[in-house]
Amino acid sequence: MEIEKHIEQAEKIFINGNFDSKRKKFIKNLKTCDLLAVPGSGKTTTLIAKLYCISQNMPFEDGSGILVLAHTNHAIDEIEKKLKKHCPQLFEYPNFVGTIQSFVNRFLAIPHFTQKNKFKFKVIDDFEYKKRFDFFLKHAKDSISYFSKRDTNIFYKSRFNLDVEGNLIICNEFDNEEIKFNIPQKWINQNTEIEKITKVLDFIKDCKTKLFKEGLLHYDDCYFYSKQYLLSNKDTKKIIQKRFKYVFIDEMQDLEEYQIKIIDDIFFEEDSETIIQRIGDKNQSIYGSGKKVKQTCDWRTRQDKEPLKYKDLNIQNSLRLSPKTAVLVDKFVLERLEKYRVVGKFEESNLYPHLIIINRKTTGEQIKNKFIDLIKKYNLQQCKKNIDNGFKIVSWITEKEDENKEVYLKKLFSEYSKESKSRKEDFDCFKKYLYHYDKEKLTLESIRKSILNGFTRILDLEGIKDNKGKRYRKSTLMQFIKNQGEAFYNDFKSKLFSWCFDIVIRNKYEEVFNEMKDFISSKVFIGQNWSNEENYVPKTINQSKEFIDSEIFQPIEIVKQSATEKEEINIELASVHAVKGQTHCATMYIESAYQRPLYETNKIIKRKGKKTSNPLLLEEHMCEGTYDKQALKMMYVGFSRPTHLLCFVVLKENVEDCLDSLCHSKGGFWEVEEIRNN
Ligand SMILES: Nc1ncnc2c1ncn2[C@@H]1O[C@H](COP(=O)(O)OP(=O)(O)OP(=O)(O)O)[C@@H](O)[C@H]1O
Repeated sequence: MEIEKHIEQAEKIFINGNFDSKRKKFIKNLKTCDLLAVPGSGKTTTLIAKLYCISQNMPFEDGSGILVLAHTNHAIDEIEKKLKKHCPQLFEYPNFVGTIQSFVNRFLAIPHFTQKNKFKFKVIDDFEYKKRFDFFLKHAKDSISYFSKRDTNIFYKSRFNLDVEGNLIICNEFDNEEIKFNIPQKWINQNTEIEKITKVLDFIKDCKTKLFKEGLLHYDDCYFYSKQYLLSNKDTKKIIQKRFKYVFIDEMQDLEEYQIKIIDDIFFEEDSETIIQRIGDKNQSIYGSGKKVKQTCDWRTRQDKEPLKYKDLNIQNSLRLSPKTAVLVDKFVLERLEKYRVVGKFEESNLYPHLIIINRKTTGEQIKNKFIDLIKKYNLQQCKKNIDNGFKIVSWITEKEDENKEVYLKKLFSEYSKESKSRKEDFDCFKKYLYHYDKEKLTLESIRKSILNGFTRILDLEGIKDNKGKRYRKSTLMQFIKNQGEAFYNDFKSKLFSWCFDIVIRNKYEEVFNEMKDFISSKVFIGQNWSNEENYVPKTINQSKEFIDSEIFQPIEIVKQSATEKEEINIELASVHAVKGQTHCATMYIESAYQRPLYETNKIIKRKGKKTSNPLLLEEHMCEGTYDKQALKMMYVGFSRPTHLLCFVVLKENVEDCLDSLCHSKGGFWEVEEIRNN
């Protein structure tokens, strides 16, 4: 394979500079290995450049392809956004670029489920799953309801799994290594009779079986099906190995144990020829279920497991962080592996991190104004990096179920919740679907969803139903398109991608709108045999004509926005989770209340006997408890986003004791500013 000769072109396209020798070495490396690197070291950028070089060698002579996986849709969108226009072949058969979940669904769970049960299924998320279980519980016998009130989680968290002998069991901790059904301690303490517990288990099994029969699978159930598939079809592994000669996994730190295991089960075998490269940063593993952040990272590197056979690669210098920001970020490293140090190589900023002191009366507006003042003070709105990267205010906790007196993003900025709540899925004319997607998400995912919602609305208005007589949804629409064959499906996906791209990146709303109108009225859309009718006569647009053509919506809002945007500084609000992997020009991190101790500073500033440790004072952390470690990782991710300016907003009461020593003019490392009440 020729890699080297394409690197120069990749440099021109992706970094407008040169890769140093370490990064070049990784690009050229085609052996199974793991790469661990600090935030902003260019993990994703280097991987993208590598994929570009590899894809210049496609198609491979043996007909195989490459598999590119990541944990989140955000990461996949990012890869697609940067690469698809330069090497569309990478997104076509025999290659596959997607999340681990989509890979597992597509190559293992769906084939197995449909083969076994002869009908299609839908993967559902936690929210819908809980809704279904709520329904079952509402109609359950009193004895079951009694237990459900004592420990609700056990009902929602149950999954089907296989025990070591391959028998179907129920467990409430989805984990491939250890299969358990943990009876809540309080049931045991209260001497609950075993028959009662068995009844609860039977009830759960019953509900899950009902869900299966309806074709509804929880995300995790797909892994169970995949395991079953691999066990019962020995050839499957070999076929998948042959199809994918190279596997690349980005964001490796966020994978769960069972996800890591299934990939290794398939590809990492003695006689497998597949090359697997896994890339990540263990200290950035902030995913868990819901708001929870995993305490430890499940990823054990090849070197961890087989030090004599494998050597992990690592990169310590961050091309995003300035030396000052990097010094601080380095103190938030939870797990300091050998040689792991965050070193800032971005030389265009020399600003100290800013500590913004607030009190319980400080308003969101005051905080935002302070941020804008600082951006203007340092002239960051003129900074060329800002064009791509922008300014963001982030927080760990964005919303709380019960309004309370503590600090979190929505409380400070009501527009944060207003925006997400007012996000509608249905509009009265097609054009609105193109303009009113969720712009908070900087990926193509929300515009994609919005366009698909617009399409299903058209089918609905035309009275077109799916083969079960139901209104088309995004998923059934995509399934229908997939059923029309690989070429048709790929063509549709590629159209969809370029529409999304042209809207989000190029703001070509009207061009895309006109192109889509032609598409909708053509035989490849409305002319399809949507309801699988015999003697089908292709339809034309009829009932939805007005909806599609309607000009009742004039996008004044957007035009107005872009005119004023030039003068005003646009600040986006987001959760720390949502900005993982991003690069900003300036980031303002606001501490927020969650668990106890409440705030990030309460969690990470430690006193043990006479010893104290405060990473904000550049002292080594002493975080040992689950919550402290979670906070440290959230701050590590949040603090490592900006190229130029990092602001950390804290409640005065939380740092009062060390306020003086934090200030850089008094030996500390922060530019300290207080927002006082008028
Ligand atoms: N070789 C390079 N030369 C110059 N700039 C680079 C290079 N690689 C990456 N960058 C820039 O550095 C920033 C961070 O890159 P990237 O997002 O790829 O890092 P990362 O290691 O994946 O980050 P994170 O750990 O936060 O996910 C981006 O602005 C990117 O354009």
